[in-house]
Amino acid sequence: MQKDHIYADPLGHIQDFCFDSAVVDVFPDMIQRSVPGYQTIIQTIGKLTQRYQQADSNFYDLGCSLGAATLAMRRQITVPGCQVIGVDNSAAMVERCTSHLQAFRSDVPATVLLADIRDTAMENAAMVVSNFTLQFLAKEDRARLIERIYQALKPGGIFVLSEKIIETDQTTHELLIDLHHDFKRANGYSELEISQKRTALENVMRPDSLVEHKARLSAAGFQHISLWFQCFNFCSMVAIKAGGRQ
Ligand SMILES: Nc1ncnc2c1ncn2[C@@H]1O[C@H](C[S@+](CC[C@H]([NH3+])C(=O)[O-])CC(=O)[O-])[C@@H](O)[C@H]1O
Ligand SMILES: O=C(O)C(=O)Cc1ccccc1
Repeated sequence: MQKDHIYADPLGHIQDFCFDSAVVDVFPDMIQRSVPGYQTIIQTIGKLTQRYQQADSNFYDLGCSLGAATLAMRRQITVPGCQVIGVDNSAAMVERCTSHLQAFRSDVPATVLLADIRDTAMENAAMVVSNFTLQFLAKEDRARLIERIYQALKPGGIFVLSEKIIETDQTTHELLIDLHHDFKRANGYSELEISQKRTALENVMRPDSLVEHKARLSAAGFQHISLWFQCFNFCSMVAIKAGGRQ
């Protein structure tokens, strides 16, 4: 695995973070060392697939990057007539993801689409995953996407939403950010790497609070909403559409 040194040297001008080929090359290392609980979340997406799979359904991975969640879902599907669809709007990610998926044998078809998740048609879904992707959309586009996910799900279908979050309390907000920075330091990132990446993300990644997420999920129609994981300012939620096996 190639190590992430993208922000190791001082940059005169720090450009907005983007998922280009330099990021693609180091992405598995970057996400592993930057997101507390990433591996647990990917494993749990697999466990949720075992439980929530329904025959003859689609499984969507929105902002699939290199397909970690796509693969986690595909590995666990045992019912007939299913397919996994990964979507990402970074050409570099989609290219690498496609070749990565081909390296694993499976009877379940998986497709990777180069598209914006705001324009991708979704239907007949047993499961939709947005693993740290919604936070990159413009705030005004988020509610419509969540509504479209709700509409695309079958009764009893599940949406897994993982996000970086902000606290509404300023004191604990700063504490959780500090603890995240400690986590990055412990994973070998320098002060310069931490601060330059923070600047690069400022304009492109705008986290919501848990209250905002839950209100949006509820407004879209989800009847069962829970936070199932949180470590510092990173979390994952499940939202289930009523019906089916409920
Ligand atoms: N509008 C958009 N349309 C499509 N893709 C988008 C859009 N905006 C951003 N992306 C894509 O969303 C992904 C976010 S990374 C997801 C990790 C992955 N889920 C994982 O489980 O490893 C999260 C992170 O790096 O913090 C990138 O690949 C973007 O190109
Ligand atoms: O690195 C960070 O501070 C993050 O918030 C997580 C992250 C991980 C990978 C790409 C972009 C953001």
